[in-house]
Amino acid sequence: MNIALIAHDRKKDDLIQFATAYEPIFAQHTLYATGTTGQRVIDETSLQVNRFRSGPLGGDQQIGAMVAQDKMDMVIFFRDPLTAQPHEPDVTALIRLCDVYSIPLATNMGTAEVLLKGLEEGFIDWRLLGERRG
Ligand SMILES: O=C(CO)COP(=O)(O)O
Repeated sequence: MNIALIAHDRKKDDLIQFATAYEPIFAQHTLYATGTTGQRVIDETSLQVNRFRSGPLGGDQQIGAMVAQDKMDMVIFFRDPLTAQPHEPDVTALIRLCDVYSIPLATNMGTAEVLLKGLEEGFIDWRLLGERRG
């Protein structure tokens, strides 16, 4: 599965904690991330991550493009609901695309835990059915 990891600045520590806790599961998948988040995951875990641009510089849009191309299977996006983001339209656009394409999306750690447990149990293996990717 292709999984995106994204966190706003005040949620990055939470994401690192989460990635560390679920490292054995994440290690079985292909990870993508926005720039700064991805660098922190690389530096602070043993996971390999494909990094896009930083969020404010277009990283959310790059991940959104993968969603639109049916190349992203899960998005874990720890949003900061208490801080205004200069690229709020990009954030909204990514979340919208996940809804357009029914991509499992977690915007907080509680939901992310459920998604990871579902991933482990094979609940989203349906994503691998049929012809897709290219
Ligand atoms: O801003 C972000 C998501 O909207 C995250 O970007 P960074 O991972 O580059 O900080």
